[in-house]
Amino acid sequence: MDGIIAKTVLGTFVGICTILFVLQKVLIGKQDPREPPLAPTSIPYFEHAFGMLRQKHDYPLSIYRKTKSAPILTMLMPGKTLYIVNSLPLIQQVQKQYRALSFFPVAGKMSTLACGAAETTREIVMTNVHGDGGVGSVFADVNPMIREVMAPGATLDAMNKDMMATIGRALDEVTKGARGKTPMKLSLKSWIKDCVTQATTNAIYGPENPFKKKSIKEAFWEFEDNFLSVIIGLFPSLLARKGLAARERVAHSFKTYLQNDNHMKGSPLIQGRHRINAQYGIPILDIARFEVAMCIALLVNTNPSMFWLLFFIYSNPALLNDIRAELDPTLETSKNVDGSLTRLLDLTKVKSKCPLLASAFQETLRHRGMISSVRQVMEDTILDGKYLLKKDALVQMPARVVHMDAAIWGPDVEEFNPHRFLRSSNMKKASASGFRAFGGGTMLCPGRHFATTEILAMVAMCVVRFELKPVTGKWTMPTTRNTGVAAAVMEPDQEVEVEVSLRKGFEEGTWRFGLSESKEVFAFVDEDQ
Ligand code: HEM
Repeated sequence: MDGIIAKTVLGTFVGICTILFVLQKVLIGKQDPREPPLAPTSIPYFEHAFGMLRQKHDYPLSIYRKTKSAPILTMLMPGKTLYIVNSLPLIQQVQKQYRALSFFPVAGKMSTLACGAAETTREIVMTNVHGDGGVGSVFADVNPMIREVMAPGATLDAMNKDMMATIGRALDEVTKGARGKTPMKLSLKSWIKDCVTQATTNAIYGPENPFKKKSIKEAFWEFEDNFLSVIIGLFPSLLARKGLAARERVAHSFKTYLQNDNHMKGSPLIQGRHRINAQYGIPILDIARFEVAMCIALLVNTNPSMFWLLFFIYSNPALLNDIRAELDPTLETSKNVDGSLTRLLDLTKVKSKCPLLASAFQETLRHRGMISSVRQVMEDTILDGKYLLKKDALVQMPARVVHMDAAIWGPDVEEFNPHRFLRSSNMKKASASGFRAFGGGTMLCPGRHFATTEILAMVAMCVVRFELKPVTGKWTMPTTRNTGVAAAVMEPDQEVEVEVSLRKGFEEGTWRFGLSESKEVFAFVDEDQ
């Protein structure tokens, strides 16, 4: 009996999908032969939507492999056509046509939806997104401002120094714990999340940072955990209640922060964002809501990137030794008048003298990065002289397909190879444009220098000061099935409990960060080479 019911339900479902598929093709418009070929599907119409939900970042890769490396595909989804761009040269073409294939309408819709901005605010944000006719607009003004203040120079230095001060304090707490009589234990994933959240938001929001309150930090991560239900918006009071309540708590704490002019004690980033949003008439509660959305960009990717890099280094004793051999000579140790030691780790030296650490970081982002950049087709567009992309469709560029392409990275593409990006390696040339973890073109991540400094500061300090051992006796790689939809880097599902002890020969002394040559950057992407 159960079998008959199951077969009937399945049959009805397949029937509905087929009818919808036919209706879409007949009523809404036939596939133009110049459009990219259809992605293979056995249950038309809904299979891709389910695939995306179930397999997430691995779905485009599985389709790519099924089609034996199709450079571009059309995916018909309920209510939307998606063009999936797999080949690197085509991705570069998409990046060049950044007005016809635009990020801003997607970002505007997503950020206003995610943060719950009022309809009137949505209209302001979505008006003239490219700032045509010399008139200016929220996006056209905010975007270059962010790029300016996050570029190497004095403003970035100040933020980096604030961020490193918070990291330094968190690590001193660990040292204190490790000097105690009982072994010091840390939940690695949660501890990193806490450090990154505090260090990043202190640097951006200044002394009155709302995230100094534990309840706000927790509310933000609760919002991020429930992000999908918030943006889907289906039966919100039932399915998105937790996420919406958490978002409101964070938004209202930002509202109080802004009303009290506390942003004037914060970084140029928050000052600039407040100034431009207010100038276009966005009400204060919605400016506060936009900060909740901004915190997604600020926090969601740095956090797992730092986790994975620490995981990959500590779970590989040879790599740990080799990276220590690079880092130790950069340490400056001085004796104070009272005989105590001060140890200085200068990030500028780390940047120029630790290629293996830099390569391991870049490989971490290649291996764990899974951004699927989305663009909206603003007008019928011909890509690469042959593919028609129809107005209103969406274009997706899944980084994971490029990052897992053996033609670019070689036969060990699936492996984590910390040496892959060393200058001596043959990979160097292919890697610059094939490395998509920070996106590319006009939408290249403006936070990459800040995030890189934060991750490498934390990881380098840990590596020179601490031994980390998993309490289970074995490093077990967490799965990543629950990675959130807002993430560009896979998030670990399981906690990793570690025991921390002080590294032999480095038990004594007070530790400091240094950062002298601000213009020196880690050049991982084409644009920074
Ligand atoms: C490891 C950490 C990070 C990773 C992997 C990362 C990755 C990315 C990627 C892939 C994009 C391009 C999105 C697309 O093409 O659709 C992007 C854009 C962006 N990122 Fe990051 N990001 C990181 C950290 C940060 C930080 C710390 C900030 C803080 C300022 C930031 C701010 C932004 C912004 C504002 C954009 C949008 C670009 C625009 O509007 O022009 N990111 N990021």
